[in-house]
Amino acid sequence: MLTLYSDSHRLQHGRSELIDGTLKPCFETPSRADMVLAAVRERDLGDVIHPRRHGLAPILRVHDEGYVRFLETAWQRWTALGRDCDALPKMWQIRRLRETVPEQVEGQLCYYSMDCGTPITAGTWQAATAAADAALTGAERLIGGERAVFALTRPPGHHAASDYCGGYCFFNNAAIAAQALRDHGMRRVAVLDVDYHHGNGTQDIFYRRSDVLFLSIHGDPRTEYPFFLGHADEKGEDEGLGYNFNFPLAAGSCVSTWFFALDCALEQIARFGADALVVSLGVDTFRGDPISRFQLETPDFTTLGARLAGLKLPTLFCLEGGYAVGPIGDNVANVLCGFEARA
Ligand SMILES: NCCCNCCCCCC(O)(O)C(F)(F)F
Ligand SMILES: [Zn+2]
Repeated sequence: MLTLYSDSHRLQHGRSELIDGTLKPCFETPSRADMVLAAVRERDLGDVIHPRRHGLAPILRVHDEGYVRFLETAWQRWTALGRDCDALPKMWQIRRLRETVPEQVEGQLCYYSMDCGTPITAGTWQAATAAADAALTGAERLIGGERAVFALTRPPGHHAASDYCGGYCFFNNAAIAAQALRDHGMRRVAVLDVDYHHGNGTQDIFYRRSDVLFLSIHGDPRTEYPFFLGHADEKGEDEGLGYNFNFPLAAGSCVSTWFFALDCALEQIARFGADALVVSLGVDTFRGDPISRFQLETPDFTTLGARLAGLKLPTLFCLEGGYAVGPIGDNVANVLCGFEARA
């Protein structure tokens, strides 16, 4: 299996995020990608290549132009205020406040952010565009006939909606890839999100569409981040009604419960008649994950890969979360090797 990887991910390295009332070092660190890359190489999964540059057009097929321009200029405008700390919002446009876009960068940072855990830094733009290029190059390879490709995307993407960043995400790599697959002839694309956290951004992007099926297995938003999307009754709207499936599971759910939800999701993908599958591959479902509460063990990720191969679809894996840095390489590589063994 081919891996797309850019060293530019290293340019995204926030200093801190607000967790449980205090600023703590970011969990989403460059070392995560280093460990995954090392495991991919150690397991001899296949070639590792640098993504092709795709420019902004395919990103703008998913993301709002005002948001993209904000991301492109935020750091320069932030430092022009005399600041050199990470750019983090200090409030949100909450219920019944005006939904107008502020002119100044500080207000726009609040308008275009979902949380205060997603610092914009000097290298964010370059890192985020490189991650999108990895996903797009992966989609391009599927269009060209590859059966399966791994985009080692960092920063992750599934919390980013068309016009906001959050949850360590800036560009929705999986959604950008799914749209590119649609733009290059795949009639029906399924996006399966197996990260511990609900892919609110991906759901939001495709919620009113029937050409992209979105499914997510995640910690129940009644207690788990991102709290405000991901309930089972969210089934799509308008054209998209019936093309959105959420499988919220109680924190602490056992492995068999998780795999039962996976089998339900795979059944829906088969019924949809997908031409391609994009997997938002987060491995924070791991029992040892520091910020998540599922119970998968490292061998379970091999089982996950094998189950996904059973769909017999051209498949693009986009890396999302996973914060147990020691085991992350094995957990991700197990999915990919489990897939290959059954493909
Ligand atoms: N007490 C827990 C605080 C949680 N704070 C934010 C969690 C963000 C999760 C990000 C992710 O893992 O979903 C992604 F895949 F996007 F990286
Ligand atoms: Zn996650």
